[in-house]
Amino acid sequence: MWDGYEAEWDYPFGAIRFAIAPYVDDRGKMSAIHVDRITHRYGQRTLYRDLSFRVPEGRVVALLGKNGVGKTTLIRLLMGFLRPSGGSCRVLGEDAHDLSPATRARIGLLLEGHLTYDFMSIEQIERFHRPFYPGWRRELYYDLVDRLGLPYSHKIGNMSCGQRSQVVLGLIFAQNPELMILDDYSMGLDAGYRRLFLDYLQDYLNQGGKTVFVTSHVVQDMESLVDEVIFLQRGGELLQMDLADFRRDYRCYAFEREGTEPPRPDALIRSVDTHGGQPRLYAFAERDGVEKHLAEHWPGVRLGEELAMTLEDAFIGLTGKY
Ligand SMILES: Nc1ncnc2c1ncn2[C@@H]1O[C@H](COP(=O)(O)OP(=O)(O)OP(=O)(O)O)[C@@H](O)[C@H]1O
Repeated sequence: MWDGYEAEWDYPFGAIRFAIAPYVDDRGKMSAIHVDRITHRYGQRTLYRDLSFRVPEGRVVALLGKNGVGKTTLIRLLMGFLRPSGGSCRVLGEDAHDLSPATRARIGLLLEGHLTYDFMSIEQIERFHRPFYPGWRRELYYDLVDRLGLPYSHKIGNMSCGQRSQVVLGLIFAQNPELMILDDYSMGLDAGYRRLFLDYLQDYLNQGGKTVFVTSHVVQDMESLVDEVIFLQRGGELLQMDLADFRRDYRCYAFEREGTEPPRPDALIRSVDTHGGQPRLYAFAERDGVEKHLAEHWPGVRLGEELAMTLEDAFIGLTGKY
């Protein structure tokens, strides 16, 4: 729903009334990102059709999906680098394809970890970025890059992949944006730095009112960080849930079968796999419901114990191993 307010501006030729309409969701929260029925094609290939979701302001939302489902493409669409074949995206209230410089300055973007100004040094790149952002926090940048143990004259082009990622993340934290869009922030970072990054991100969030939209292949890192998850499947199927609800409702059960076929995914069984020789099935259902369903549709299949899952287990149980 659009829930804006009206304003009136006086012009020499008379007053004009108009509605200013920020997008809010059903819970009355403003959407920092609103993707509305987008379709995207590369040539003849349709990546997604009528994809819709929202990232409410003040939330941390992870976009998770297997290689090649279109996460980076989605971020390119959000930043207006690509135009969707259909539908629209709005970011901080503006059309993604027509973002003003002022709005871009409110967005901290990490796109596949790459720095374009390789010829600059650690010091030069900070000086270059600083004037674009009114709330620049220089100390945060140097706090992070000091940990590299490199002289400030060291060129970006002569850094390792992980070191470059550290510089880019330092620049984004210094920018102190309202909205962070982080595409695979973990690229090349070692475990210690990833932990450090998460600490910085927590400090950033503690300021309040910040929104983060993040993709990552290190699903486990998301557990302590995010409020909501969006699972994007091949073919564009999308599932968005509060992380707490997903962790509570998505279950994994061992099973055994007596000479019958193994169960296949259906209206209740989300997926079936084998891990360490143990067949397992996954469902958004409690034990009673699954047992009843098996008795009705898959006789001969006997439900075993419910298995504990990490977020990564649950992710694989939802999207499949390959
Ligand atoms: N410019 C392009 N032209 C044609 N196809 C493209 C183009 N860019 C990406 N693709 C294809 O679109 C699909 C989605 O790519 P994208 O990079 O968005 O995936 P991803 O989910 O970010 O993957 P990963 O997790 O591996 O980074 C892939 O199959 C990719 O090969």
